[in-house]
Amino acid sequence: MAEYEFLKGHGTENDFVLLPDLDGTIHGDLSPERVRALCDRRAGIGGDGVLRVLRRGDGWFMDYRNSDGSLSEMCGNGIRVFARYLVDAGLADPAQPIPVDTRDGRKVLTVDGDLITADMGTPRVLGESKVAVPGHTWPARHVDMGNPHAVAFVDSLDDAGPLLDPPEHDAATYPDGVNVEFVVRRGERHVAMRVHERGSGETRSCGTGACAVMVAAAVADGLGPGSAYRVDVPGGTLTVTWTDDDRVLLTGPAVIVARGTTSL
Ligand SMILES: N[C@H](CCC[C@H](N)C(=O)O)C(=O)O
Repeated sequence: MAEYEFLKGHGTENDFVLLPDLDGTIHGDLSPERVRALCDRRAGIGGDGVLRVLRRGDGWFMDYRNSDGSLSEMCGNGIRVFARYLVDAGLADPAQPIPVDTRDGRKVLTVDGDLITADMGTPRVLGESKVAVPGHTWPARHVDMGNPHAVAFVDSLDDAGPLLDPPEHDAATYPDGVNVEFVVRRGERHVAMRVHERGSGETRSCGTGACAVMVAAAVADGLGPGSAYRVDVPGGTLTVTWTDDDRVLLTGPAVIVARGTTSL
């Protein structure tokens, strides 16, 4: 296997292997096996997922894969790292909005120094089901951010336990699996969360999950569009804004920590 370029980056410690493949001739079908090998934290580079950078028309396509090799529609932390790469590589002007196509349609990124804001589009606030870990069951609000989320409000984040396995959830509600967030209140319009991600396990942060958490908290608080929350994650802090015209903006850091070559 030939050597090829990779970069390593993270957004609030949700970390990714980024693969420039602008004309799509390097990585072919990018098999689940290769994604797992790249994300392996011992035998590989290590990451919660892979961000493959493809040109699409006059713009870009973010080909996101979870660390188990599965596909997802969107990745809120990953798309900020994706935009940081484009700017650092001179492929995008940080003074202009950066459109990026995803499996959940086009998102627009804006860069403000160390912080990048992703317009995540309109949230879908759906029904309630239940999630469970050994010894605990909670009601969970179903919020769709292009990918599925189950948001459970808990007394303590420790109640979620070690989160070594996917929390039990309603397969009929989530036929393709689900990202499960556990949330505690920290103050007015300020929450903290843990997450067990579909396809990656517990991560230090989840951007789409932070958006789902904010929307669920705002609804529970009798708020809605026109509000903003601080969302603390184990890997840092994100700001989520629900705009008056019913879009969710996710603001946070995005850091490239390394670049190199690999033959994985
Ligand atoms: N595991 C998620 C995709 C990555 C989401 C997360 N890393 C984010 O920042 O949004 C899923 O299968 O829907």
